[in-house]
Parts: sequence; C-alpha cells; structure tokens
Amino acid sequence: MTQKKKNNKPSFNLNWLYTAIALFLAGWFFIMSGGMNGSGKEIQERDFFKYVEEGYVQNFVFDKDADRVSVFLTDEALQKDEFKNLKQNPNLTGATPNMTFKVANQTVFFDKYDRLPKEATSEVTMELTENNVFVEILFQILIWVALLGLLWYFIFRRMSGGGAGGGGQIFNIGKSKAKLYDENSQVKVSFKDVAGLEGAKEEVEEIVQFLKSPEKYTRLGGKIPKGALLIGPPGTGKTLLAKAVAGEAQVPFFSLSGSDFVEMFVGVGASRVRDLFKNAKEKSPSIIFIDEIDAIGRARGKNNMTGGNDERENTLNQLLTEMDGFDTDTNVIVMAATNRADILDSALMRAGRFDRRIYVDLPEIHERKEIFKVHTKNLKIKETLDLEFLARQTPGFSGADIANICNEAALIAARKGKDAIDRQDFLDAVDRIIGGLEKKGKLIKPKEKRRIAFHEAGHATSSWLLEHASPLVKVTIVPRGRSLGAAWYLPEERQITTESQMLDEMCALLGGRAAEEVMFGKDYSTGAQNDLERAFKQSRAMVTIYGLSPRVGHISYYDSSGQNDYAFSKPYSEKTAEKIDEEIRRIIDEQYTRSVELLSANKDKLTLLAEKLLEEEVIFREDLEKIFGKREFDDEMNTITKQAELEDQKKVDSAAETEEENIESIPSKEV
Ligand SMILES: Nc1ncnc2c1ncn2[C@@H]1O[C@H](COP(=O)(O)OP(=O)(O)OP(=O)(O)O)[C@@H](O)[C@H]1O
Ligand SMILES: [Zn+2]
Repeated sequence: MTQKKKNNKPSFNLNWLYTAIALFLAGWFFIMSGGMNGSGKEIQERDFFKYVEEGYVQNFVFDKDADRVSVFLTDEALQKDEFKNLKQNPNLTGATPNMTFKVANQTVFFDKYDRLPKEATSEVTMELTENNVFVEILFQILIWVALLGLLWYFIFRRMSGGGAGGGGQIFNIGKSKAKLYDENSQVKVSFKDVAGLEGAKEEVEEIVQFLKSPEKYTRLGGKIPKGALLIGPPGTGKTLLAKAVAGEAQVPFFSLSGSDFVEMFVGVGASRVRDLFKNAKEKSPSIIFIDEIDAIGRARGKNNMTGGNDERENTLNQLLTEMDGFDTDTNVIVMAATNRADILDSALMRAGRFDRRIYVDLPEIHERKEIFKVHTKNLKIKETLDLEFLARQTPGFSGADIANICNEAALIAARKGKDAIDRQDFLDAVDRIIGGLEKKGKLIKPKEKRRIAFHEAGHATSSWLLEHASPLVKVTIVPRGRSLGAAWYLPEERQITTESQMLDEMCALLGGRAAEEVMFGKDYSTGAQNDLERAFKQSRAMVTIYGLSPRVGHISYYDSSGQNDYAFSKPYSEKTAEKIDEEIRRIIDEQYTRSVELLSANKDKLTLLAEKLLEEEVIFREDLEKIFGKREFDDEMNTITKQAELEDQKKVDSAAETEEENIESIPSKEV
C-alpha cells in the first residue's frame, strides 16, 4: 500500500487532495493512538502496585495490544491531597482513567499482581481488553478503501474535466486517451474541407500516398517518413489537415493532445505513449496525431525549476524510443502540431523522427474567402452575400475564427427570425469576434494596416531598385507570430560580402521607416524597431570588425581568440570610441537619407505597391515586375533566383531565409 502511494507521486497541483489526506491521516493517528481514552496521569508500574496495596485502586483496564494499563481510583482515594488534581471533570464520562502506565512485560506484571496480598486485590476489578483481529482487519481495510476512494475521486474529476464521462476511465490511467476513429467510424474529413493551405496540402499529399500504397515507395529500399510536424498559429487548421490526411488515405486516426500525456502521475505519460503506439501499430496503416506537442517536446534540460519536468522528459524519451522502434514496414505516421517550433527539443527534428516540417500560416485574403465558402456551405445565406467582401473585412483572422464567425452569424440571424443570413449578420458576428481577438492583441486596425503596407512596400521597393540588395521573393502583410508583416529575400550564395553590398542592404533595411516618413511624415512608428536594431549591429560591425570606416581605419577590434575581455577593457582609446560612435551613426544616417530619396523619387510606384499589398496581402516577384518592369540588374543574380524558384517553387517562403520585421513588437497600438 505504502509503495503504491509513493509511486503515484502527483505531478500536478493537488492541494485539495493533500489537504484531504492530511486531515484523514491526522484523524486516523488520533484514533490509533488511543484517542480520548489515552489521557490520565502517566505513572510507574511500581506506583501502581503500591496504590493497589494501599487500596486506592477501584479497577483497572489492561489493554493487551497496547501493553497499557488504565487505572481508576476509588472515590476515597480521590479525596486525598495526593490525587486531588486527578479528580474527574464531572462533565466527562468515567471512561477517562485517572492514571495510566506502560507495562514492560505482561507475564512479569501478572506474576507480580498475583503475588500481592489477597486483601488488597480482592476489591479491585480487572478488565482485559484485546482487539478482535477480525474487526481490526476490517477496520484497516475500510480505512484504505476510504483513502483510495478519495484519491480516485480527485483523479477522476481531474481526468474527465469536471465529472462527465464513465467511471471506467479511472482504471485506465495508464492507457492512452487517444480518440480512435477506426474503419467503422471512418474519418469523414477530406482535403475538400480544408480551404486554402495549398502548399501544406501538397506536402501532406505525399503522406497520403505513403499510407495508401507503401510498397510503391519501399520497393527500392527507401524508408517511409515517420513523422511530420505541422507548424503554425492556433486555429489555422493543423488538426483539420491531419484528419484530412487520415480521411483521404482511409486509415484510422489516433488523436491526442500533448498535455494529455503529462497532466497526471509520474510514469503515466510514458505508458500512454507506449499504449498509443501499440494501438496504432495494431491498426496500421494509421496516423497518430499529437496536438500541442510542445507540452511534451520542449527542449530537455530547460525549466528545471518547475516540477513535473522529469515526467515530461520520460514521456518525450518514450516518444523518441517508439518512433525509433518503428520497423520500415510499420506504416504508422506520426503527425504533430505546434505553434512553437522554436522551443522543441532538437532530438525530435532529427532524421527518422519529425523530419518533415509543414508550415501552416494564417490565411491571406483569397484563402479566407475559400474558408468562408467551406463554412457557409451548410448555412442558409442570402444569394447576394459577397464572400470576398467578408474576406476583406477579416485580416489576421484564423480559419477557426472564420468558422466561428459563420456560426455566430447564423445564430444572430436566427435570433432576429430571418430566413437567410445576410451581410449585416456577418458584420455583427465579425464585430463580436473582434472583441475577443482584440484582447489577444492580434487584430490590426485599418490605419495600422496601411502603415504596415507602406513599410513593407518600402523594403520591397528599395531592395528592388538597389543593385546589390538581395532580390525579393515575397512580401506579405499577413500577421504571423510576432511579426505584422514580412519581406522574404532569397539570400544570395556568397562567401565574401563587399562594402557596396552591405550598404545597399542597409539602405533596403531602412526602407521601411523611410517609406513611412515619405508617406506619413516624420511622425515615426515603433514598427521599425527590429530594422533599426539590425542596421545598428551591421553598421557597428562595419566600423569595428570589417575596418570599413576611413576615419577609424583598416582596423578590426574583433578578437576571434576570445582571450580578451573587451567588455571591460576596450582595445581603443576614448577618443577612438567617440569616432566609432560617430562613424556608426554616419553610415546609418547616410543610408537612411539615401533610402528616403530613393523612395521619394519613386513615390508613385511605392504607392502602387502598397495599394496592391493592401488588396492582396501577399505579393510576389511577378507583381513587382508588373509595377517596376524587369529588374535592371538581373543577369547573373536573376539566373540564380530563377533557378531556385524553378527547383522549389512552392517552398520559397519556408526555404528562403526569412527577413522578418517585428514591425509589431512593442506598442504598435500607438501607431
Ligand atoms: N483552412 C481551413 N479550412 C477550413 N476550415 C478551417 C481551416 N482552418 C481552420 N478551420 C476551422 O477551424 C477549426 C479549428 O481548426 P484546427 O483545430 O484544425 O486548428 P489548429 O491549427 O489545430 O488549432 P490549434 O493550434 O489551436 O490546435 C476547424 O475545425 C475548422 O472548422
Ligand atoms: Zn521593416
């Protein structure tokens, strides 16, 4: 019993349970130690014999289990000064003895007692108590049943999230909680139900093929991938996509959330993983979907401060073991979802585990229209309803938000007793959802959006017009993670960088703020914080590391040996320090001015681009070509781009180094 208690160390907050157990045990010990009956003055064994001889003792109770004697004195004795303070409180029952003592050896005691003069003992009554073994055991069992019952009760409430569900669950703690959709209850979701997400769908299409006809791929000895990681913000359809894969491939779908593994007791997470994989293998080919994998997959060795870490690690290790343990012919594919790929343990990403990464982003305008289409399919809507208009009203909304809007609109229309849902109902629903989103800080106001569009267009325009800047691939103002907009460049393959390349890149980097100035005047925004940070680092490197400042000279203060602690003793004089500061600033100022001039001279095109961005939310190289014409400095560089584009057209945004702006970051609301 005690062992069980130890093993089941709770890994979650169980204050309630602890309190209950503590109270229970306290009560128990109280009863066990004799409770109320145990009181009475503690005396010596020889005192007792003396009192008996004196005739003070009326009766005594010998507890054979406890080797303890409770002594009750005669009324006369209690009159004596000697025993005055032992007088009973008249309100108490006579059950409380006047004295008590421990017997060292029962035989010796009775021997001694028998040898006392008969006159002394004849008046004394003796009671022997011995607990009935059967009752004793029954009592013990009852206590444990009560204790365990209490424990189960709390666990059960915890597991079923408040009481609903069958009690049988209690006895299945170690079993996986995966919801099983097997052949009988086939997953009905198909790719048709997933709107947008074209790139992601294309990538998972391959998984569908693997599951459908594995022989086709293993024929030549190749190994089928074991896992795919879906990365993207909440509500963007990651679960939906995984389900659709199961639906398309007509295989069982086991789904479980990462937090389900770790909510409980030590050892349970790992056994759940084992159980889950066992089930999935039995039904293979099949798909295991683990939502919120970051709950178990967080990098190990971090957050050691918080308890329950061991449990998470055990679970993670078990997961890795299971994935490694797959044979090539075990056609189980593990799909997992997260919105924090950056915190995942790198062991998860290693080859043979989640080696496929699929990005699922917030939908852009066309995708939102598609999502509206999917979610209004089964609703009664007015024929005149313009879905494109709705898509335009919902920048930054996820698929789940849109599904929510459609449902809300239907409820609003029904409340008003309408026959069909109209535009106003949708707009009311949008307003209602926005209330919730605003608190989450995800929503961008039209005015802010305009500024973001010009900021990104500024980057795009300047990098387009500058000979040595990296060629642009894609610009978006769809908020993603912490950034509100982003420009992607295809990084040029190069081993050394020239000064003019650095300067052009810095000019393009400052193009965001420059565009804001050109359009909105000198009322700057916080949107360029990340750009400025990077520009400063670059400029400082140019002056202090690459020796690119004429005033400071061809000097590098960089210490690659790591021997010198320049943080404490600078390798240059105060005078040079001042020069360095000035030079860092000069370079940035010059490039900023250059950017402002460049964009002012091309204000019309900048505006066209920004408008297009506002309309489309995402624009590509071709859109820029339409506005600016063919890029002047193509030849060599463009061939590289074109080639790369041809090779990997769809993956451009995930493969290309992302040059993201944290345009949002601190108080973007001030814009
Ligand atoms: N691309 C989409 N097409 C159609 N419906 C979508 C799409 N994206 C999301 N939805 C709707 O939103 C709901 C929630 O999406 P889902 O649970 O798949 O998101 P998720 O990315 O797994 O979110 P989370 O990260 O919060 O688990 C879906 O059931 C669906 O109704
Ligand atoms: Zn920027």
